[in-house]
Amino acid sequence: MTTIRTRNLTKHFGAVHAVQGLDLDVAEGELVALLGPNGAGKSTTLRMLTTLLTPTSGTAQVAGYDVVSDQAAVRRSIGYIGQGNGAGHNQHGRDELVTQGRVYGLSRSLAKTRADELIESLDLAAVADRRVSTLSGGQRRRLDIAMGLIHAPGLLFLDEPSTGLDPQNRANLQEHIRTLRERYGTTVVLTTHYLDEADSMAERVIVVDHGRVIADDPPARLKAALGDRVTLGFASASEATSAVTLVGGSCEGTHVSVPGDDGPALVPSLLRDLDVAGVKVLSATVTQPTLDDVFLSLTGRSLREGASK
Ligand SMILES: Nc1ncnc2c1ncn2[C@@H]1O[C@H](COP(=O)(O)OP(=O)(O)OP(=O)(O)O)[C@@H](O)[C@H]1O
Repeated sequence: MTTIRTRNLTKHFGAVHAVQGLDLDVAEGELVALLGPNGAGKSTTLRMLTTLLTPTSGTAQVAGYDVVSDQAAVRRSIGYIGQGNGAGHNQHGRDELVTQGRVYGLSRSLAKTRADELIESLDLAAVADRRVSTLSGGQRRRLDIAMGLIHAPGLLFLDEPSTGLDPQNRANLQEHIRTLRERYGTTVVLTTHYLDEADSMAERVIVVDHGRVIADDPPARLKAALGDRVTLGFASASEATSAVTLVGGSCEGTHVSVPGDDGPALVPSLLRDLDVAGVKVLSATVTQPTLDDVFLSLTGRSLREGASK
């Protein structure tokens, strides 16, 4: 069943066309990653879906409710972890979590149980009894995440959840999200700059650039569309040139690059053909495409370059 549906969803800030005609369908239980460089429109999309921003035009339904005419119902149905800090300053971390659970209508005992689970899984034990104002940036980030998860929402929006976390805490967070999905079948929409995170967690990656969707597919399919590349090394440029006439591909100095659907399976046949022709291969490496290569092939720029603009 579709739990998020947008049609021609658009947001302009004056002359800035932040989101341009987004059509998005997310099924219940899916984990979808929005990937794109800074300024692509990811946060704006999330902020419209969570009712924090009103669309300029177009429609969006979340959990069956319209994000403009049914804001309260949308908010009750979702959890949202934005980029800023949500926790107050003077409360202790654990109290803040329990209070947040109570705001969402949990009983005190359930709020406490959930708070304890989150403190454990997000490695907050050492800081749960400290005042929020004394926590480090990464600790506050984890507390914010715990606050967004306390009511175990069926639909969870995470805006760059991993930014500011160290690798261990990124792994903890990913594990927690996996558990949530297994236990509650939670639908998750997240934005990320981490290609590996989108690759390993998301069933579907939606690549956004300049407010438009430029690709929408499972990560494996996006990468498979590009194919692999086998790079062969030779002792001289002339040997590399002869290799190209035998096996195809393109030559750069002493190296030849040959595209193929299945790089590892291609290597033995390339080596055999070149051996038969008496051309000695010094090295062979297989490169499989990353999501950054997908972005590069779609836009002519790297996500990293886009991020620095
Ligand atoms: N409140 C606002 N007023 C004016 N312009 C805005 C506002 N919010 C966002 N923008 C602009 O809209 C565009 C999209 O921004 P958005 O934050 O959605 O991008 P993003 O993909 O989430 O980027 P990032 O990866 O940096 O979070 C940018 O050009 C941004 O400067």
